[in-house]
Amino acid sequence: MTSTDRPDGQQDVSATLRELRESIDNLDATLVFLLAERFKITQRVGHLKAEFGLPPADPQRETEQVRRLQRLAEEAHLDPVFAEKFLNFIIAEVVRHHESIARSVNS
Ligand SMILES: C=C(O[C@@H]1C=C(C(=O)O)C=C[C@H]1O)C(=O)O
Repeated sequence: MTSTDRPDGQQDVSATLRELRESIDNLDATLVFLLAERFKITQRVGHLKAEFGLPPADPQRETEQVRRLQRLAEEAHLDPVFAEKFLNFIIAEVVRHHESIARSVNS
């Protein structure tokens, strides 16, 4: 019997909580890296748009992205309403960056 086992054979709750939180920490780190990579790419899109006079936001592309993410969320058993809110939150930040890039390129 290890120190994290109880006599009834069940793992101690604090050890289980610690293991689960380690996994959460790893996943949160992955999310941060993935978001950073996504923003690097969207910054390039922002510069391209500003250079060629394209608008910062593309509502049609956004609608397509939201629909796609909702389909993926359903497959993954993730709440599609949450997935939509999450993507819209990120897109709003991206559009804000694109507006800022457009201002700096055109000033
Ligand atoms: C990245 C783009 O710019 C904006 C941001 C989007 C996004 O973050 O997915 C999608 C559409 C645009 O409103 C793009 O046009 O592709």
